[in-house]
Amino acid sequence: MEENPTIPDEDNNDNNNNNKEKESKEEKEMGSLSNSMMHRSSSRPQLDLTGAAIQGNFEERNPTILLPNQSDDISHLALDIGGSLIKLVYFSRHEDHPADDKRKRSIKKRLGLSNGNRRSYPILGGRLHFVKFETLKLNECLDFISTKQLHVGGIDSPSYSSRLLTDENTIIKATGGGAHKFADVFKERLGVSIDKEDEMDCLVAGANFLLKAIRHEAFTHMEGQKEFVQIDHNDLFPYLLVNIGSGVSMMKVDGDGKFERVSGTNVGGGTYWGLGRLLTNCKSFDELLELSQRGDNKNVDMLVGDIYGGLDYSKIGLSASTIASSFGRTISESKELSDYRPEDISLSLLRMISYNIGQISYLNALRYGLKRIFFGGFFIRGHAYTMDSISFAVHFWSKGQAQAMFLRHEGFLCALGAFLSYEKHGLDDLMAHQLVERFPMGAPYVDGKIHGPPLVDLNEKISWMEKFMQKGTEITAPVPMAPPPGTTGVGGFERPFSMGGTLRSDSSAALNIGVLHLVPTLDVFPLLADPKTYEPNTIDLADRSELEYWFTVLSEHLPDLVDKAVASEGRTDDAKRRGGAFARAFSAHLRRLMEEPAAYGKLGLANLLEMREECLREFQFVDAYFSIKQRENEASLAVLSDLLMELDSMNEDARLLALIEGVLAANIFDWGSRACVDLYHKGTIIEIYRMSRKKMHRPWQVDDFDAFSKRMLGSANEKPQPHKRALLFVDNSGADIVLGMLPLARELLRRGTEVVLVANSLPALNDVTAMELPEIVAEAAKHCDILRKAAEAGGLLVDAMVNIQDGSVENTASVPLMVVENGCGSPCIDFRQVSSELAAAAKDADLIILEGMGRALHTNFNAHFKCDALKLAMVKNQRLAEKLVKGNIYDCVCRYEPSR
Ligand SMILES: CC(C)(COP(=O)(O)O)[C@@H](O)C(=O)NCCC(=O)O
Ligand SMILES: [Mn+2]
Repeated sequence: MEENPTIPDEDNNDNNNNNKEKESKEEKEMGSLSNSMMHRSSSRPQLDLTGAAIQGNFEERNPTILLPNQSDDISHLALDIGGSLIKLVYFSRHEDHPADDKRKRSIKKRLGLSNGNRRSYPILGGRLHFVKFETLKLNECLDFISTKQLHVGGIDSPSYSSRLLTDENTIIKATGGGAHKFADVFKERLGVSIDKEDEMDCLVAGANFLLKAIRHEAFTHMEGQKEFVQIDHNDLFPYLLVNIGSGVSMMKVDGDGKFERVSGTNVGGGTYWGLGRLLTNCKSFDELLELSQRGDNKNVDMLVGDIYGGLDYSKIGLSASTIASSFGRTISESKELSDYRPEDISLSLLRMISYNIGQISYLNALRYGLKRIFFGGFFIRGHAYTMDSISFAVHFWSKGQAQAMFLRHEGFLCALGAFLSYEKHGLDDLMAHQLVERFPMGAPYVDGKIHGPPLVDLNEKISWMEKFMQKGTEITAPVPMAPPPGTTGVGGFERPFSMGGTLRSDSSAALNIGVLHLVPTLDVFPLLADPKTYEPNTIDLADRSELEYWFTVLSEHLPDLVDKAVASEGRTDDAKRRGGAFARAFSAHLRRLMEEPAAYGKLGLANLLEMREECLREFQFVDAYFSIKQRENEASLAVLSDLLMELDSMNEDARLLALIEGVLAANIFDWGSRACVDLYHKGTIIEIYRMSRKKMHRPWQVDDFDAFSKRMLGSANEKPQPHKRALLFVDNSGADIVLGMLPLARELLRRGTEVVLVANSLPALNDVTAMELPEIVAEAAKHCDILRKAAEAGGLLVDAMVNIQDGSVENTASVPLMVVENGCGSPCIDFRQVSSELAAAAKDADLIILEGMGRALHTNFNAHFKCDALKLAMVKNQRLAEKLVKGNIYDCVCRYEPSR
C-alpha cells in the first residue's frame, strides 16, 4: 500500500522553459536595463532599481539581478496565523520572460512601445501563491518558508544570492492571533521579526483587492447553485463585509482603508463549534460540520406546524415547516441529550446560527442602504450548506431584494491584506486584465493545502503525482449522500437544496485557489465594443450536457495528444514519463471540473482548451506539434506560387471570393479536431486542401460574403476607401496560414491596407506562433513581390530588421506587413487579456479578421467590435455545427459585422 502522499506546493517556476530557444546574446541587453528601470515613470512606490546590474554571466538565462539600493524590508511573504490554520501568501518574482526576439524589437519600435514603458519591464511580473498549513503543524510551515527562503525574498529573488544570510532587521507582516503568540518562534527559527498588522484592516484590504482585481471573485450560492457575479470595480463601494470568525463583525466598507465596524454578533463560528462540541462530543469543527450533513433538524427544532397542528400559519406567510424556535422541540419532550442524534443537533445549530447571522446582516445592510453583502471568515470555509443557509436568510428577510455573496479567496483575505500592507509592492495598482489565475498540480489543485516539504524539481513533482493520483481519486470523488429523511415543504427557512445528494465532503467542496500570475503587459483589447458585457465563450458549460460532451471530446483526444507530445521530444524515456504525468494531471483537472464546474471560477470551453496547453507546458512540452507544423508549412509553401498565379488571373470579384473560399477551405488543417485528424490519414496535405476547396459552395451556413465584398470592392459607380489597417488573427500552420491567410493579407496590402498578422505568443495545438511567422512570411515573400515589399516595410525580413535595429526605420513607399503576438497560448482568444503590442497595433485598425474555430466560434462568435469585423471558420465538429449554425460538420461561417 502506498504511503499517504503529501501535498506539495507548486512552484516549479524553473520548469517554464517556454523560451528554451532564447538567444543568450539578447540577454546582454539586460545590461542596459538599469537605465530604463530608473526612468520608469510610476506614481506608486516600486522596488528601488537604481544601480541594478546583472550579477555574473550575461550569457546565462534569467541572470540574477542585484538591486544594491533595495532596502531589505521588501518581503515576499505574509501570514495570517489563526487558531486552526496558518494562511500564507507569497510572491515569486520569477517570470517566464517572453523571448525578446528580433520581431519583437522591430514591432516595438514601429508601434512606439519602448523599453522605458514600465509595463514592459519583466521584474514587475510575478506570481502570487496561496498556501495553508494547520496551526498545530507550525513547524511544517516554518520548514516551508525556510526551504523556499521566502523570508529573505525567495530563492528566485533577484537579490537572493546577495542576502543569503538573514538580516537582523528582516521583517515579515503577519496578522491573526498567532502573530502575537508565535512571534518568538519565528525569531528563533527564521531570525525574522513579525510586524503585526491589524486583522480588520487586513481583512478589508484583502477583500477590496480581490473584488477589484479578480474578475469572478464573488459568487452567490442558492439551492446548491454557485453563480459568479462580475463586480464593476468602479461601482464596488459601499458594501457590507460580514466576517464570521468565532464572533461576527459587520463592516461598512466605503473605500480603500475606509471602513467602519457598524455591527456584529457574539453568536458566530465559536458558538457553533463551542456548543456543538459540548452537545455532540465532536473533536473538530470539520467533524461537526460533517455531522450536520446527515442531520434532520426537525427532530430538535420546533416548527410552525408543531404549534399549529401541522398547518401553515399562512396569514403571516409561514409554512408548517418553518423553524419557529431552534431547539424548541426539546422542551416538550422529556428526553435526555443522549436521546438526540448528534447529526440533528449539529444541523439545528448550524441553521440557527447561519440564519441569525444572515438576518442581522440584512438588517444592517438595510440600515445603511447597502446593495451588497459579502460574507467571509473561517465559519464558511466553502461549505455549501452554510452558504445556502445564509443566502436563504438574506433572501427571506429581504423578500428577494438582497443577495448574499461569497468570495473564492475567502480563507485568504487577511493574509492577502497583510501582504498588501508592505508599501513597496505596488500591487494595488494591478487591474483585473493583468492577472491570470492558473491551476498547476500541487497545492493549487488541492485548495492550497500543504503537508510536507515543497517540491524541488519536475522529477519530484511527477513522482508526487504518480502517488497522489492514486490517493487523489479518493480525495476528489464526491461523497454520496442519502437524502435526509423527512424533508420539509416550501415556505420560509426551508431545507436548502445543498442538503441533498449534491453535497460533497468539505475537502472537495472547497474552492480551489490557483496561482495568480501578475502580467503587467496584458491589456484589454481597445476595439471591443463593450468590454463590460463582453463574454468570450460562446458555449455555456454551465449546461451539464455541454460539459459532459466536451469533457468526453477532450478525454478521448488525450492519448493522441500525449503521443504527439512524446514524439515531439524523440520518444525518450523522460518524455514518456512526462507524457504520462501530463495525461494524469489533465484528466485530474477534467474530473474535478466535472464534479464541481465552478471549482476554478467561471468555466468556459476556452478555459479547458487553455488549461490543456498550460498543463503540457507544466510538464515541459514546449511545442507538441512542432514537426507537424514544419512539414505542413513546407508542403504548402511549395504550391504557393501556383496559387498566387491562379488568383492573379482572376478579376477582383472572383479573386476576393476565391480568397475567402481559400481561407475557409484551408482551415480544415486542425490537429485539435478528431474528425480532421481522421481525414489526414486519407491523403496528402495538398490533396486534402484541393478536396476541401472543391466543396466550398456558397451559400455557406453563415454567409455575409456579399456585404463584405461590397465594403471591400464597392459597386460599379462607387469605390470605397480601403481600410487603413487590418488585424488578421491567424490560426493554424501549414495550408491555413500559407494558402489561406497570407494570400488574403496580400490582397489587402495590394489595396493599400496595412496588415498586422496577429498570432499566438505560445504554441497551442498546430497554431502558428508569432515567433514562427516571420520565417514563413520570408519564405512566402520569395514567391511574391507584394509580400516582399510589405514585409520589408514592416521590418519582417531579416535585412529590414537589421535596419530597424540600427534605428533607421525604412522609409519605403509600400504599406507594411507586420506580425504581433496576441499574448495567448491557447487555441481561443479572450479579448479582455491581450498583449500590449496587440493593443497598440489595434489603435489604428479599422478591420479585424478572426479566423478559425477557436477564435471565431468557440470564442467571440457573439462578440462585437468598434471596427468592421469578419469571422471566418470551418466548423469541424458535428455537434457545434448543429448547435451554432444549424448545419453539419465542415460547413463554413463567413460572418461580417460592420463597425458599430
Ligand atoms: C481546438 C479547436 C478549437 C481548434 O480549432 P481551430 O481554431 O484551429 O479551427 C478545435 O480543434 C476543436 O474544437 N476541437 C475539438 C472538437 C473535436 O475534436 O471535434
Ligand atoms: Mn488552431
